[in-house]
Amino acid sequence: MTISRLMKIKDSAQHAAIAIAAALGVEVAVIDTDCILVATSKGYVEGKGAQIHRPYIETVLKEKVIICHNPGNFPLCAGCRFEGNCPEKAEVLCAIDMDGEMIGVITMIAFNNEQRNKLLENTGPLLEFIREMGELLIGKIREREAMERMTEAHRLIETTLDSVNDGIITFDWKGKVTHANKVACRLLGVKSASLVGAFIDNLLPGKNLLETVRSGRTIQRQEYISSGANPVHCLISVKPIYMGEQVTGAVLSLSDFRDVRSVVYEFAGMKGNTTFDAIIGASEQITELKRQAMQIARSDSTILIQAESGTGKELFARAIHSASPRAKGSFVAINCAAIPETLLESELFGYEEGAFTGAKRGGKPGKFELADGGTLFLDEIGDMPLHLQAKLLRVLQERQVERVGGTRNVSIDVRIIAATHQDLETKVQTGEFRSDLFYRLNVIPLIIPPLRERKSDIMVLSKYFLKKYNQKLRKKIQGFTYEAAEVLQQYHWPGNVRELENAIEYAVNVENGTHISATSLPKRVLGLSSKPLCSSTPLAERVKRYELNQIMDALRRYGAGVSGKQMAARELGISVPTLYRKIKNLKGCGEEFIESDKLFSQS
Ligand SMILES: Nc1ncnc2c1ncn2[C@@H]1O[C@H](COP(=O)(O)OP(=O)(O)OP(=O)(O)O)[C@@H](O)[C@H]1O
Repeated sequence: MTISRLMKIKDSAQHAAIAIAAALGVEVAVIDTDCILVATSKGYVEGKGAQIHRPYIETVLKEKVIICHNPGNFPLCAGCRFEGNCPEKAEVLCAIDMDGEMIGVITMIAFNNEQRNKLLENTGPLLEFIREMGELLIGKIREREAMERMTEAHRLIETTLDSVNDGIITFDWKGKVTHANKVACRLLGVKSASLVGAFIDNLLPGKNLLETVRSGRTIQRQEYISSGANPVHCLISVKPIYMGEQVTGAVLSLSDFRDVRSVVYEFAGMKGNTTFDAIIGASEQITELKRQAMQIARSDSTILIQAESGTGKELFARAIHSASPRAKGSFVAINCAAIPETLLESELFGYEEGAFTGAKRGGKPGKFELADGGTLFLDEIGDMPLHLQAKLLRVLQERQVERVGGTRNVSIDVRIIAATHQDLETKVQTGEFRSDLFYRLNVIPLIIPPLRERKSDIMVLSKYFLKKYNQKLRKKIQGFTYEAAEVLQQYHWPGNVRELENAIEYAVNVENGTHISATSLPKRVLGLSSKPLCSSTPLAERVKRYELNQIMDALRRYGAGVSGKQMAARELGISVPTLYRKIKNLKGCGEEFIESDKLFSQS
């Protein structure tokens, strides 16, 4: 049952009842709409007790005023325990009207003749008096209800502020913090008690927040970094609070930089969602590699993936990230070979405002910072210049980055997966790659074999890509002809899976039949022009083509220059002149392809 409005101000009503009784010399009672006695003068309870005759009060609430000259024999007394025998001599009752709503009754009672005379001779002025007292009680109710509303609003604001993901701090005209929610305390690494009353420019030094606010300016999502015992990395916004024209304080909001980044990445689709299922292959090598990668995903150790281009280094890195405890963090990739040397440093480590001509206002975080809490994929690490290798090593050791042109260090928590198609050990020997960095990166080595060394994956991947491009190009090609499959398996795939995917995409585009035929494959793959292998191809020609493939493969790997040919000849176990002769002889059976192949024309 809800408590009545009059009952909520019971104490005030009691004071009023005693005061009226003393002033008027009659007994007084205040009764609420539930017919419960809220307050009385002493003589009332002594004379009548606390029980109220409900129909009597309900009638007063309807009629507003009732004057009773003969209590006990009054029509409304029917059913009362005092019916026909009431201790009262007279009673005047008046409803309390609060904005048209009757909230209770004030009654004046005479228990003796003296009181009766007073009551009945001065009914008009007495009624006026208790109406005034009623107004007084209404004032008290309004005051209490306003207080309740304020408390509720305050609680609502506080609960709202504590339930938002951002930190919220309010401060006054003098820069004194007046309120701080829980997130703000967490982000600044301080207890709520020590935040309230603190000076805002001491809490977030270097931003002149008070001056900004006093001049009526706002700050919109500016990065704030502070190092030290309590490193803070937030995005801050500040808005002045106005009272008329006057700024009276401000609201400061702080967003955790990691959360901001995480949201951006999620919406930009940069969250790692590549699983190991995306790595297609049935060969023993790839199956074992996936098992190994799944296992190492769980740790935080640095991984170095060494493999030829297009073998799936990035795919593996993404799958490892997604299967790691950092999956909720971001996966940030940077190709060290694709970025000009002059830009690579700032791309990796970020820069401060004014670090160089053209530097963005407010500076820019680097890939290390962007990958904080997640994984940084350093692709083509072998192409990183030596001076940056030194800086990278320092960052990996100290787990802190200093932006270009900056003086502060930002702590970072990043897992590194580096990748290269080069032989880093050889580069270490030739002094092109720092040995200390190599050992720091090569904690867990992963070597993905080239596609030609896992031939059983070729058709598995081909079928997978056929399905993919059938869907994309709305085609219904059912498979590969025997001939096409043989060509695909014989080709040496220098561009690995990437090249295979492109070849299948090409074939799906040009094929008009139910199966991909050899002639629909790119010429490069088809190799021996318009005469693909088939069951009727004579053995001699098959041998010739096999020899050509072996020679081309060696030349592609070593290069078609003089030294490349020398190394290829050594590997093939033939002399250089024999190699030249074979190339010349073989030209006859693969003219079209050989002419289009730059490797051969370079000799
Ligand atoms: N095992 C695989 N299953 C499915 N797709 C693969 C596989 N390996 C590679 N790919 C696909 O081949 C393409 C190249 O892969 P990725 O970029 O991961 O190779 P990479 O070794 O990092 O290449 P690069 O060294 O040139 O950067 C991508 O489209 C990738 O999805």
